[in-house]
Amino acid sequence: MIAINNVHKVFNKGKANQVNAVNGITLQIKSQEFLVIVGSNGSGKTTLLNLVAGSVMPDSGTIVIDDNDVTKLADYKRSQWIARVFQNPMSGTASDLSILDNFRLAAIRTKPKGLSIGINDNFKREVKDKIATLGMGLENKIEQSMGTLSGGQRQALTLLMSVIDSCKVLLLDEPTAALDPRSADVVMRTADKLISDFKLTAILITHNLKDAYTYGTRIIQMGEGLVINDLNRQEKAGLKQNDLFDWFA
Ligand SMILES: Nc1ncnc2c1ncn2[C@@H]1O[C@H](COP(=O)(O)OP(=O)(O)OP(=O)(O)O)[C@@H](O)[C@H]1O
Repeated sequence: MIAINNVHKVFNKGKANQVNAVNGITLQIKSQEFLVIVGSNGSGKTTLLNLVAGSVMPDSGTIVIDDNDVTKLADYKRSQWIARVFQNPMSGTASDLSILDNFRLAAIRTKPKGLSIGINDNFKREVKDKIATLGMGLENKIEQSMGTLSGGQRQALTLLMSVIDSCKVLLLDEPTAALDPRSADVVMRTADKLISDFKLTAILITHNLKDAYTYGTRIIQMGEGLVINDLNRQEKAGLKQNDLFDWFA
């Protein structure tokens, strides 16, 4: 469970360009909940995700993950619980390394320093089997460098790499914004399947009306650094796509 308790984040405090990006948000996200966040540009969505990830520190309030107060922990120390996928398909993987080497790096991400992993045939077979579940035929290309793949292929692999490392929380910040509609569809379906297969708690920021409607077990709308609407699974299921349109304004 993620508990965000009365969290504030102000940028440029005391200056003419001060922004109250997150304005005292209290939010509890249950284990295995898939929360979708929508809202207009500048409403504080990414700042809230950054606060959960630890790449931005709050001015006040606390953040607790599974009973661990992580408020003061740096992002790399939170990586035992949290994996993150960004908008840009290039940011989650190393272009010059092969698919297999990227999976090796992912496998040791949260392991003690000096541990060697992924150098035997077993590991290779496991990676191939996991990649095959994506249904993209990439299991036959594991020696190919990541940089030669399409954005959609990279995002799908990034998702897979994020979740195989026993993380509990998956943060998705507009993961399909840079993709064509077909690739975006594949990546969102992959994310949804992995979230359910790996029993993850997930948070998705999206500007895509259809994705906000289709995915997730709860949806919130943010405005001016606050949560201004919050629908649970039943309420979300009762929505029509058109009802959500105004939530993006
Ligand atoms: N590092 C920063 N320094 C100064 N201001 C910032 C910083 N990060 C965010 N902001 C400001 O905080 C406010 C909230 O930004 P944030 O990126 O969280 O919004 P958002 O809802 O994710 O927007 P978008 O939908 O456009 O991505 C904006 O006014 C933004 O300009």
